[in-house]
Amino acid sequence: MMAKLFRAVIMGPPGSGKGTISERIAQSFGLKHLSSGDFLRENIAADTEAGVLAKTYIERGLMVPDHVMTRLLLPRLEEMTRHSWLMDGFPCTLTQAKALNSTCDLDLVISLNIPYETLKDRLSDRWIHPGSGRVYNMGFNPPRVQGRDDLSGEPLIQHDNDQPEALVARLRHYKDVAKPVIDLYKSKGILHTFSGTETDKIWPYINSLLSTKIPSRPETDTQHIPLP
Ligand SMILES: Nc1ncnc2c1ncn2[C@H]1C[C@H](O)[C@@H](COP(=O)(O)OP(=O)(O)OP(=O)(O)O)O1
Ligand SMILES: Nc1nc2c(ncn2[C@@H]2O[C@H](COP(=O)(O)OP(=O)(O)O)[C@@H](O)[C@H]2O)c(=O)[nH]1
Repeated sequence: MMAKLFRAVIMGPPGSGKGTISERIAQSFGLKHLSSGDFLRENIAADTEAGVLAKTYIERGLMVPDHVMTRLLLPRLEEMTRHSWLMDGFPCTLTQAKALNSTCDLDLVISLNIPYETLKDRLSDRWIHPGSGRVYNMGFNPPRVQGRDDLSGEPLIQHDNDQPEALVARLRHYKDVAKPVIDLYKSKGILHTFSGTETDKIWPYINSLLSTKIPSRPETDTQHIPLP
């Protein structure tokens, strides 16, 4: 018998570790890691109508408008009716949260609360493989070969908007748009907030929370694979 499906969202400011923690959750609990940034990049690469539109915003370091995000993501989620998933990067506005609400019932929302200085240090050292969205940090999880993606060997890049000058504005914007979303999930009783400066210290708390909510790997019914 297939276990109950499980749907979760992870929220947090840029650099809070959403991508890093999502990968750990996906590995440990067998949820599919869905990332709004990855969906956008796929659509841009495939030259879809929404991708072409989204590109004009992303190139300027801007958020993609709500109607483009919902047009892009909701049909993909509707195709996932038989899967458990964890969504990273969506919703990030109240309009997006309401649109998501009309498509599915979320079981849980993880919100990461990380101090500004920590975000600044991490992002100034974040390197990205543009083709896949794989993320490295020269101190925390460096690539095996400096400046190169572990799987493809292709060059890694840094984003201008990860630099401290751009970060203040991005964080202010995140706080403004995320607050009503966080309030909405709090009022639904599904919000869980984790604070700290190190992913490795936050992770055990997230892991044990999810262990109480997902008794076995949802689609395979096998045991959890504990992380090192
Ligand atoms: N839910 C969303 N609404 C609007 N724009 C979005 C959303 N998700 C992603 N974007 C936009 C903002 C970014 O310019 C671009 C890439 O997103 P993403 O890969 O999440 O990288 P990012 O580095 O800007 O965010 P983060 O630092 O939080 O991981 O897409
Ligand atoms: N030093 C350090 N870097 C971290 C930690 N957790 C994540 N990172 C790095 O910080 C950057 C931001 O993490 P990411 O998962 O991309 O965050 P997101 O923007 O919220 O998706 C990446 O370069 C990660 O490798 C940590 O505990 N310590």
